[in-house]
Amino acid sequence: MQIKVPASSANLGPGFDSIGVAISLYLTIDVLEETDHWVVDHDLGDLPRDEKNMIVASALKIKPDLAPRHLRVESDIPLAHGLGSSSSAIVGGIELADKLGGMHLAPHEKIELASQLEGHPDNVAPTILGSLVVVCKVNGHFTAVKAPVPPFAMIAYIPAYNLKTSDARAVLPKELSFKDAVQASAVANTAVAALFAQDYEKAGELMEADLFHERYRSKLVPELEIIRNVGHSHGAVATYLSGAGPTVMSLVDPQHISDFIDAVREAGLKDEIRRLEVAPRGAYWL
Ligand SMILES: Nc1ncnc2c1ncn2[C@@H]1O[C@H](COP(=O)(O)OP(=O)(O)O)[C@@H](O)[C@H]1O
Ligand SMILES: N[C@@H](CCOP(=O)(O)O)C(=O)O
Repeated sequence: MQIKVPASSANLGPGFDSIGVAISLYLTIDVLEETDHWVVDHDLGDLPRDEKNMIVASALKIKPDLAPRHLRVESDIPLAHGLGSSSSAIVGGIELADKLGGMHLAPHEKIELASQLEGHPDNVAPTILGSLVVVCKVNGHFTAVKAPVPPFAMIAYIPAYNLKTSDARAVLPKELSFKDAVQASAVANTAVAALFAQDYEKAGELMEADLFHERYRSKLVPELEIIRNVGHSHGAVATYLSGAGPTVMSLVDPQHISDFIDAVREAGLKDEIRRLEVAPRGAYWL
């Protein structure tokens, strides 16, 4: 048995903590034989190989009596790079608990559990549902709505350095004034309306007008402004900080991909560039 869990790219500009898109990088968990203690084989550096591994720890938080297994984990999601690796690990754990523990969780229950573990729903909701998702918590319950999939390539510029989500959240202000919060919400609301109307010219402009987080984080990720400027003259509809960064994501018209990538290189940015797509399907079993 195998679980495939997509990565995710959160925020899309002003959708801080409330919009995310599943993308075509995968965490793969092979569920092998029952054992007397949890064993996680992987090639992901220092991550734990026992029940402290985030996948297993997440499963045990929601199903403490789950029988131990041997797992083999592979992942092409870079860790601590703003592509939701922790959310994918948590969702993988929930899938384990759900199937092996016979829990029969509905998707909205998985979103609630995963959001409690992750602390925000914008990565876990698309990782569970697939595609582009807008999500919020009201009266203790999460409501998630799928949006149309934008018809663009997702071009990820993945800087070599790590940026832990907790560190990138630490630079955010504790409070926004009422006036600033109203303006930031107005931008976000109109961006969401444009995404649902599939008016990508307006959506792109508003995705680059975030007032919640990017202005505080851009000093941690100087590549954001450089790539955004390149995108304006080389076929990007929008460029935003993917999750907490440092990955910078650009939505690029398929016919301009080579031109865009060449221009990013000419701007002196030498780290990895991946051509990704929206993953239409959330976590699933094979
Ligand atoms: N496949 C995995 N197995 C176990 N733990 C993981 C896995 N992927 C990510 N993690 C955990 O999540 C952390 C990264 O989370 P975070 O800083 O939120 O960055 P990201 O943007 O990648 O989610 C890693 O340092 C590790 O502790
Ligand atoms: N809304 C969160 C999203 C964090 O995503 P990650 O992929 O960096 O974990 C934030 O911006 O802090």
